Amino acid sequence: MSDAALLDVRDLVVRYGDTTAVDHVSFTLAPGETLALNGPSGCGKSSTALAVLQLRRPDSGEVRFEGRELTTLTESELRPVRPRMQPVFQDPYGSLSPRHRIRDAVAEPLRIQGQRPTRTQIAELLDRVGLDPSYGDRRPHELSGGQCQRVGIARALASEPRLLVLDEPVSSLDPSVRAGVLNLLADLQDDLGLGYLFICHDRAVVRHFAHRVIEMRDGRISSG
Ligand SMILES: Nc1ncnc2c1ncn2[C@@H]1O[C@H](COP(=O)(O)OP(=O)(O)OP(=O)(O)O)[C@@H](O)[C@H]1O
Repeated sequence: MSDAALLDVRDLVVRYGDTTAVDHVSFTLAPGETLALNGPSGCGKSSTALAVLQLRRPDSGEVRFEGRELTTLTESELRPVRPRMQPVFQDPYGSLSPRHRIRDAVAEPLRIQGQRPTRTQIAELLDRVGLDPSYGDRRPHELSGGQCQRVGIARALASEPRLLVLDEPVSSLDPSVRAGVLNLLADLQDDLGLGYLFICHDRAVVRHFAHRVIEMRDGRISSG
């Protein structure tokens, strides 16, 4: 593997019963790089993402993150690694509890790690994603889809990750809102040097946003 790789995935296999969702997939991702996984519905993009994040343990293969092999780690050994690789999912409302104020949603990942984030920290995170800190008092239904996705990004940033796994992060948003969220992600990458594994079925978005594209089909890489 290249020493410079943030993420080095080798021969990844994910099976659900008789279905091989990911079939010996390999790729690397450098710090500050956006690598897109593109392909039709059911080709294995989300399964790859879940296996990279170790939210679904792969059946075989290697996932090396910041030089450390993750597939052999126990859950407790993974705990300090998880904050450094954060997911952002498609459904911005579904990722947020309707009962919780935005402030608590942003604070939750830090609380899970045993931290007690201050109001200033939360305000800074909201500001970082282009939301006025007053949004901390609101609940998800008082926000638009784009604003909710910004909250999802703020939550992901809270634990100071190096890698964001973005699974169709703008697919449920209106085209006008989409550009704003993609611009935000690009700015954050420039400022923080984040690596993005960007899962998207929309070729136009992928071409515009990603540095490199891997095409997937039937669980395999077909080009890239
Ligand atoms: N939890 C599961 N149980 C059984 N089969 C699954 C499960 N999740 C995914 N699959 C199957 O694995 C294959 C790959 O699915 P996956 O969701 O990874 O593809 P995808 O490219 O992300 O698709 P989409 O764009 O529709 O989300 C599909 O055949 C799917 O039906």
